[in-house]
Amino acid sequence: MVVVRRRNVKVFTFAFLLITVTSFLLNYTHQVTSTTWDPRHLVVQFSEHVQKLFKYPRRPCSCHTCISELGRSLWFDQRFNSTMQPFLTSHNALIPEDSYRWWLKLQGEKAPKSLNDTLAELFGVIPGDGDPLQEHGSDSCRRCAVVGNSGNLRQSQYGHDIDSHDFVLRMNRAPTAGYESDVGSKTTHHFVYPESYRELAANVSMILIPFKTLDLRWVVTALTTGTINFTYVPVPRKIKVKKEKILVYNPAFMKYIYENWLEHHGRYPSTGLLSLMFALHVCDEVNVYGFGADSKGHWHHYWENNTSGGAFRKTGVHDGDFEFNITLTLASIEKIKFFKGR
Ligand SMILES: CC(=O)N[C@H]1[C@H]([C@H](O)[C@H](O)CO)O[C@](OP(=O)(O)OC[C@H]2O[C@@H](n3ccc(N)nc3=O)[C@H](O)[C@@H]2O)(C(=O)O)C[C@@H]1O
Ligand SMILES: CC(=O)N[C@@H]1[C@@H](O[C@@H]2O[C@H](CO)[C@H](O)[C@H](O)[C@H]2O)[C@@H](O)[C@@H](CO)O[C@H]1O
Repeated sequence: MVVVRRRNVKVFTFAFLLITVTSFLLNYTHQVTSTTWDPRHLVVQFSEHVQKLFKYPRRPCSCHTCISELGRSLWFDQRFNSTMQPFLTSHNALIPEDSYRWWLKLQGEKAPKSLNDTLAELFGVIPGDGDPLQEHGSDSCRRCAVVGNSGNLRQSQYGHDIDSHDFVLRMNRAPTAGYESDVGSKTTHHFVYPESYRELAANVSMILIPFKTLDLRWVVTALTTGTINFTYVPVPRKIKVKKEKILVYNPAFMKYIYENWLEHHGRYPSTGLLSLMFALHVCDEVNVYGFGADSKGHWHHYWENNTSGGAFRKTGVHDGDFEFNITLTLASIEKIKFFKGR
């Protein structure tokens, strides 16, 4: 018995040394052009190589810097939680009880239908597979543009720049037609809720942000019976988007943003902050356009004169100033680039 065990230890040690030395030599010959076979030099290189492996684990992406790399800013590291899942899928459709209770209060639903039944119905209609956007490869660099709806995009001429990204995220009623030179024409993902829905081009993924159970039920009826046409305002009975293109924002991820990033400011995060945080978690590089209030602190739009742009300040639903500071801080620590417009 003891002999067999000793032999196993020897075989294991030999195999370990063989693999380590071979991998080192392979790596070494890739790195240097003129090889010196001085054994002392090799030993030094070998020990440096092992130290590096422990000090700097494999980089998560191939960009110059990757957002999810920690160790650059304590402020960021204390808030960013890479384990949080931005999408609700048929595989993770169990929302933790505390997140569910928090979420139920957002729009004070009086008698919500069972969430489990609603989700079962929803994922019976849409696939609920998640998004290939999330499949991170350490050999790729995902460049994302998050485009908010600010009037500061007017005459910005950012269109070409925005379209150069791999992923372009837009939100609510934002149009591109007629505004291409300022906002671009490419959209890969569009964030909406029933009250802000607009028809999307066939290749665009719709990300539903549910603020209440009724929003999840609305997706089902809007693709089938068309029975829901009112929430707190009129909403479209039917939508044309293909069910395969519909993704669902995770309420637990919303709560994470509210607690870790917003530090409980406002009643819940705005669509702009939800989109920006989503991008921080699924992209390697994030460039931000169309964020910034007008001189009165109102959220003016680039395509219309929206007179209710200051309503969020009166109701306190969002803390626009605190949100804007988060964006500016992210830019100051070089986690994102912020394009201020005009
Ligand atoms: C009257 C009202 O309720 N307005 C809200 C509207 C409205 O419901 C939709 O536009 C309908 O399509 O939606 C919101 O926001 P809204 O659709 O205006 O803008 C989306 C996000 O862009 C950023 N923004 C916008 C304008 C501006 N001048 N500066 C900005 O920084 C913000 O991050 C903002 O979140 C929303 O969903 O968040 C929040 C707004 O408060
Ligand atoms: C201006 C305001 O406070 N309106 C609220 C409305 O808020 C809006 O909700 C949207 C999602 O449905 C989205 O979050 C947008 O950014 C908010 O302005 C709702 O909370 C609504 C619920 O009944 O109450 C309105 O007064």
